[in-house]
Amino acid sequence: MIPPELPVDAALFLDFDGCLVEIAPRPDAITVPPDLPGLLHRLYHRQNGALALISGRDVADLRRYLPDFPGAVSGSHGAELSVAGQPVEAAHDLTLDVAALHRDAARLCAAEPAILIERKPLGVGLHYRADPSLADKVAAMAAELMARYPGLVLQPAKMAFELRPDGVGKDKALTRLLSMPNFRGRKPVYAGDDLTDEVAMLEAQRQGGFAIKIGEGESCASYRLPNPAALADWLTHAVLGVGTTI
Ligand SMILES: O=P(O)(O)OC[C@H]1O[C@H](O[C@H]2O[C@H](CO)[C@@H](O)[C@H](O)[C@H]2O)[C@H](O)[C@@H](O)[C@@H]1O
Repeated sequence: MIPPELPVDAALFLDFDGCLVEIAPRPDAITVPPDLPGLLHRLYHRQNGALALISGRDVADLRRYLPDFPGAVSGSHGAELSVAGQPVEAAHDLTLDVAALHRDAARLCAAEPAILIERKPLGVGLHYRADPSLADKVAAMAAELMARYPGLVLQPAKMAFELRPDGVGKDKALTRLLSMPNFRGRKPVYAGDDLTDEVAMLEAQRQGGFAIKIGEGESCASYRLPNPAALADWLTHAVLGVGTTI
């Protein structure tokens, strides 16, 4: 079902990969649509500052792609938060030898060059998009790494298994942001495409807002749009229209 118009008094939460940008063969091969930064600026003003990105990527990585993004940024699956251009705040209590984790991941995957290792500041991503037949093998490797590094949990993603800090999540990021000045008292609207987004979609709906699933696949979201271009159209319609309230 197509979502209703974005209410002007909503707090808007947007996922990044597969939602604002199309999925690409590798994490570093994405293309930011040329109109996206301007659209996000206009949305930020329309929603009176109640706009955030909530992504599995880390904040620094997101800022490389969207350097002038004016809203709040939650990264690393909710483990990092950066608001109003302030330095990144940790929303986790993980103690991790991340260099050792990345070395172990490289050793484990050495025999399978098709596996792409994404070195993340609070974990690691093992991507098998280049050879989907490796899915089970990669799942087993990720489970082995998880057993070696307490405090990390397995996060299945699109053609990847990630290890991320335990006890964090996009639902918690959404709730935390909703308690902050720009967002307080607003109904959450969440758009995302992946398994990691489902908890946040559920939370948005539980808190009286709504959620939009981008693309195919099962989802708890009440609304759906087929791809990032359709989401961009829906958002563009919001910034061009007069606007409703929840
Ligand atoms: O929460 P998101 O913003 O959706 O980020 C989730 C993960 O997205 C990235 O991986 C996915 O997108 C890549 C680029 O399109 C694709 O090559 C990969 O197969 C997907 O799993 C990113 O690399 C991860 O760090 C994010 O956690």
